Amino acid sequence: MTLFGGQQQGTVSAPRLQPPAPARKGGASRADGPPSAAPSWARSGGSTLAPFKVTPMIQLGGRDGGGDRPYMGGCCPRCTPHSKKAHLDPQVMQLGIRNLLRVNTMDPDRSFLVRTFCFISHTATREIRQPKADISNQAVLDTDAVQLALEQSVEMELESRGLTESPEADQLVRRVLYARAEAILTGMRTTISTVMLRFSTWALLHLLRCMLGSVLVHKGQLEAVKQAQRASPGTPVIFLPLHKSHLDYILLSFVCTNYGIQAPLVAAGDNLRIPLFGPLLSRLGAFFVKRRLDTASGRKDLLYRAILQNYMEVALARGYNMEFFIEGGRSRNGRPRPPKAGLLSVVVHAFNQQRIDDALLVPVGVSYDRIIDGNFIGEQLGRPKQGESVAAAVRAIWAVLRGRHGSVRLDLAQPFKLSEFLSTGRYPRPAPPLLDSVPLSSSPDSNSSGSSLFGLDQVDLQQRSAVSALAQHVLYDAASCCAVMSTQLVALLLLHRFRSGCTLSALTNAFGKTRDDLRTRRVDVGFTGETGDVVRSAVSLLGPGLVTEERLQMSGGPDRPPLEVTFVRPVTILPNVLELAYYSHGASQPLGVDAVLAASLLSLLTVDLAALVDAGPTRDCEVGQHQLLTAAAHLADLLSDELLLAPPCRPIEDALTEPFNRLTSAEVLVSVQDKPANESEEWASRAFARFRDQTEQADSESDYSDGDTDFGHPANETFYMVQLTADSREQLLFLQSQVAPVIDTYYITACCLHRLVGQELAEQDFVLDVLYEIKNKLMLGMLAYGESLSAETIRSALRTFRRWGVLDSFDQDGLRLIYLSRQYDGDQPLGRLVARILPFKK
Ligand SMILES: CCCCCCCCCCCCCCCC(=O)SCCNC(=O)CCNC(=O)[C@H](O)C(C)(C)COP(=O)(O)OP(=O)(O)OC[C@H]1O[C@@H](n2cnc3c(N)ncnc32)[C@H](O)[C@@H]1OP(=O)(O)O
Repeated sequence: MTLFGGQQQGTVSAPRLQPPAPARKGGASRADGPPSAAPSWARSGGSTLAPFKVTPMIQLGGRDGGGDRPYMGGCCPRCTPHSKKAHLDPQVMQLGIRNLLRVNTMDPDRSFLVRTFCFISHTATREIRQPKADISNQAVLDTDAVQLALEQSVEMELESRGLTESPEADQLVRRVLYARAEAILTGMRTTISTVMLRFSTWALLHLLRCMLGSVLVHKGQLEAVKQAQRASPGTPVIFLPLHKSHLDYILLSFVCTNYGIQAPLVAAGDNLRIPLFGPLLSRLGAFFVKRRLDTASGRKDLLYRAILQNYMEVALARGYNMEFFIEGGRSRNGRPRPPKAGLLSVVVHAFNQQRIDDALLVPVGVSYDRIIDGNFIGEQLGRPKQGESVAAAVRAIWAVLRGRHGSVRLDLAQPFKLSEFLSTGRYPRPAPPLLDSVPLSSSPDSNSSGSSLFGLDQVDLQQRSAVSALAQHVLYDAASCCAVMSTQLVALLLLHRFRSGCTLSALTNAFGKTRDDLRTRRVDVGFTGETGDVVRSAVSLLGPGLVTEERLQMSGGPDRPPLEVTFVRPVTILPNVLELAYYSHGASQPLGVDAVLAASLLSLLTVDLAALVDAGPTRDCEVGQHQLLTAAAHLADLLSDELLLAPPCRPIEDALTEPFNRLTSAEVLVSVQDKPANESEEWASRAFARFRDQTEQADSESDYSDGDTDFGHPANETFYMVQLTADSREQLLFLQSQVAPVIDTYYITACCLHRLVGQELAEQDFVLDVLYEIKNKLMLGMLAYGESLSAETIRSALRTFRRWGVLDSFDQDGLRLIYLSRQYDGDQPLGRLVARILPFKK
């Protein structure tokens, strides 16, 4: 059995995607041969329309489309066991993957007209419905909460102008504020039209085929949503996708209209309300929200909050489905961003106030072979975000239509009931505080809304914590149900296994093994076909800016002609490496906990790994189970604002046991107890003595040590010897190097904190300082990974330090200012913080 790649104890090995290709004569791998035609999935989006029957989706065919692929996205067995049981029909799980762009017209029974106008006929027969009840301005303005907010705003306005005694002023302010309320609502509300949805479905069938190879969905996942809705008629469905591209919402609505699911109203940032596009998006279901609810001075906009909350509540009560992007913006580095819970809190509030009976929550993952709307390299390097404009939008659409973007896979996680999540409430680990939100531990703040956007009641910390946990859970569920795309896997392997390049056949081999490994973890992939073809296609999709290809002549041995091989190399110079890392992050998500454990294990080993290879179980290299798991839990806590490692209901210690067991069953860790009794006792006592010595030595060497990095042993510690083969060593390094760039960024950020001693700085200036420091260190060769240069990761580090109580912040004139908390405002305590990270920096 191979480390992580083969069959695990207690798990059934999933069948291979494809029967293995027949062995070729001559020894040269197919992967090194001349490029063949694109794989089947890449061709499938072509316009080969069969002449007859119109079927919206056809199975990809063979076992790839069938039930032997892992079914991803099952809801949480701890928080929503009932939803899990009720909505997971084994037959539905067997339904296969469909390409929505394939409209099959091969049915000879269809009329000539249907065959000729197959796309029109296809869209005309879709069931596209929206609730009959329109949402008028009056329905929202008349709600008690909006009336209350109006009254409050009038009072505040009069007070601020010192006109409380004047009835004329009162009338005037009232009229002005009422007009403002109407204007807010008119700008916010959707003008969704089923005619426009139908027309767009038709247009998209044409447009998407120009730019994408396929749009893949799991029919079982769509069926699960429909079944859940049938079981609870009238319950709104809330789609909560990860946000990677502007195509996300287009595709989700497109999937819904194609599959007879009511298309949702989508919360769109009001920066998208630009001429031409704004009204179009509104007709397609967008309702516009301010991206920052409150004014730059930090004053609460009560009227706006009340209108947004009540608009959404009225829409939900009238049976509209809804969609919002829980991250609040597109991912900058390919990893999920911290969740924003404002809109989610409205749904929870609507349920708690019995405006709706329940809601079905559906986390959604979207995976792209090639991201279509550009990369965020500029922002990663600290440049400000570009605003939206008509010209930029037209330019982007033009570029998109001309480009090749491979496939997209959309995964809808299993729907779960909000009522069940809130009543089971199994989230013992307090969720990490959300970006920009009130820390959970803070005392009730009179300036904070009670239980949702607009609430004048007492802050309910319990409820805020429930909403935060829900947001964190949804984010984790959506990230866990993302299929891994071929480009992501190739990027991961090139950056972390073959950083200095390899032959195409070596890459193909590793690709196949890692894909099989993912399948044993029940992670599906967004491609199918012969592995060599898939890898070649992925390399070409990534393009020469990210992966270079070279044909090399290699000696074929005595009396043999030279062999021609293709050598591929990742482009690791800046800024290209940031884009390659973006893709690799999509594939590294399922390996996150393993990577943390591998990095912790390597941090505890003091011998050279190369010396361990094939040396058999060696007594020079033992670790204690508790010691290793404690170190890994520390590292997981450090990185938990950047990496999604476990849902909020699952203690990290529990999540770490799976990768630990993988290490033991692959015999990388061999229990000392498995040795003959007398031998194992001797080993255990020697190992314990050695680690005690090491720890004492480390303590005496470090001025900073405050015990945080002493991953010591309990009395009943179980010891393991580390035993490596070339393969398992490679695998450990592969995993460790996935977190190494993040650890480097955290480390440098911690080192730069001394600049805050005795002063506050604008967060964005501090981030620029750290970027500058990292750039210098990279130029001097003191850091190994260009990917460490990431503004997003620096911000994650700052969030972690805020969570640990090292930093604090406040907003002033639209700027966030950061400063050191009292107990860390000095070089000594900051040194201790650095020492907490240092052991993991290899
Ligand atoms: C057929 C084919 C068709 C195809 C064609 C379809 C096209 C169809 C339409 C296109 C559509 C485009 C779509 C674009 C995609 C975007 O534009 S993405 C950007 C817009 N969307 C989002 O941001 C959604 C998620 N964001 C949120 O929920 C944010 O919270 C908000 C509401 C935007 C506000 O953000 P913020 O001002 O930064 O404030 P935040 O710290 O989040 O908190 C605000 C309040 O929320 C509440 N809150 C926050 N956390 C909590 C909590 N844990 N518990 C309770 N309350 C909480 C509190 O009241 C808080 O205020 P305080 O009491 O703290 O003062």
